[in-house]
Amino acid sequence: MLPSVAIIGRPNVGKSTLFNRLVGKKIALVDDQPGVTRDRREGDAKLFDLKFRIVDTAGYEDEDAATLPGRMRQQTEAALAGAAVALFVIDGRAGVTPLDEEIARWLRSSDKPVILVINKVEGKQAEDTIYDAFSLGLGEGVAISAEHGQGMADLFEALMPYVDGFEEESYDVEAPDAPLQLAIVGRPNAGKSTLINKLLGENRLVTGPEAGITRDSIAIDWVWHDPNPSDPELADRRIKLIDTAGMRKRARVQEKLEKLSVADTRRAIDFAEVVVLLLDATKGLEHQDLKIADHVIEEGRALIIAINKWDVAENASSLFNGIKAALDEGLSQLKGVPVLAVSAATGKGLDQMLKAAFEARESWNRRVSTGQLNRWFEEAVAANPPPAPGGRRIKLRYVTQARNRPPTFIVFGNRVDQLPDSYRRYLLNGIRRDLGFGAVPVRMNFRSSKNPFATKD
Ligand SMILES: Nc1nc2c(ncn2[C@@H]2O[C@H](COP(=O)(O)OP(=O)(O)OP(=O)(O)O)[C@@H](O)[C@H]2O)c(=O)[nH]1
Ligand SMILES: Nc1nc2c(ncn2[C@@H]2O[C@H](COP(=O)(O)OP(=O)(O)OP(=O)(O)O)[C@@H](O)[C@H]2O)c(=O)[nH]1
Repeated sequence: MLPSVAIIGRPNVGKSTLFNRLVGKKIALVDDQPGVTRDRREGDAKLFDLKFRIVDTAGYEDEDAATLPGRMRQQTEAALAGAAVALFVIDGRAGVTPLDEEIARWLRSSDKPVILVINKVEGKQAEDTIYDAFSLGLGEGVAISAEHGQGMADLFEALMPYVDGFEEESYDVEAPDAPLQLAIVGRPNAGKSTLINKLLGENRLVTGPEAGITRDSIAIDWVWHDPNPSDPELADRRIKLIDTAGMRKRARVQEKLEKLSVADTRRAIDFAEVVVLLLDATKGLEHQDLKIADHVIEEGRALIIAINKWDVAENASSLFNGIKAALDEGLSQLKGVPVLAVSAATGKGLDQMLKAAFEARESWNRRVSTGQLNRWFEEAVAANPPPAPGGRRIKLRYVTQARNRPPTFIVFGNRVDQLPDSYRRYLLNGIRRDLGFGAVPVRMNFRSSKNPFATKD
């Protein structure tokens, strides 16, 4: 019998949409009107290679506000009874509501494991909810967009311990010797297959290809020997190379390729810690490259740009500088991203590329103590105080690192909504430059709050 997973949540948070995505068929009705899900619905769900039974609770239509919580509670209890784990869904756009808080209380008092799921996070508006959701007492939460299929790798990781039969190799992902989850992406013909063959061909320690992360997305485990390690203990470094379309294209029908490769690229990025974006030196930087780079940063992965086919590049140094300048003019988060020249054909630059990838992961994993962070912050604010719109100075009081992977900070102050973007960038760039975050995208949130420990205004 398949393990069962219950989807719990108040009306209109996107339970049916998530159900549909996991079951893969449009059998649940989805509507903008709260309460359109008529019945408790069950289906066989698949998330990558995890298989489980999913139960969507709902059917609260025509419910008046006074009786809704009571009815929901009954339903929730029925669904929970047979479930291995509950997915408690809240709406990232709407924020944490009193009913969410009430449901969280029931769930905390039941002895079922609960995974908090923050849905509708594809826009920026949901960021506040991700932090506010800590107050539900259910841990960090998995941010997803059920409608757009984002965050499914994170959901997979959260569900796996409860619904998966097989033993996954376990290690501390933040340890320096943990395998690096690396994806190599780029436009068709950039040289991905050639690069991967070169990397693996020179490393006889390949243990794959094997179904690592999922059946659909293959990870190749191998070991890179760092010829010049900073720490001799870290000379042989494990890498999980996450498959993209390029590795399997030979088996596929050509016309399907374009579509597949976009989805595969996205999935590879989803599973990666560090993404190498391969450019083609004979083509320069194209719009599609910037789109991929933008997506990598949006997803919070560390990015490295490698200009391939360097062996045949004409006018190499002006090409290199041109690409660097174009990146600097693009997304501000692309400033400082490592740009390297490589040749997949000759192998030139590949060791440096992998070294940069490990360094990027180190920054991506990095946590800075609140003390160190605030010493830096006081200096940064003193050196360049925030503006005083309408004669009243915006006060910034305190900064804390909310999480790593990717590094994410919260700045507390008053009237932070009036803080100009240029000032936000000043702080963001300062953190990256001064506190060892170097090349990785860093996220920064601004909250109005007198008390740094209060999460609400
Ligand atoms: N922007 C955005 N909208 C979403 C997302 N997921 C669901 N929605 C929308 O939210 C609305 C409600 O989704 P449903 O899946 O019907 O919500 P539900 O929780 O099943 O609602 P009930 O049936 O009332 O319990 C629909 O308009 C969906 O299109 C998402 O990830 N992003
Ligand atoms: N001169 C030179 N040619 C290269 C290099 N890397 C790849 N190529 C050539 O570029 C072409 C495309 O390389 P592939 O490795 O197939 O490119 P890909 O990115 O995997 O392509 P898709 O699978 O279609 O996305 C082939 O003709 C390669 O021989 C390089 O470093 N130097």
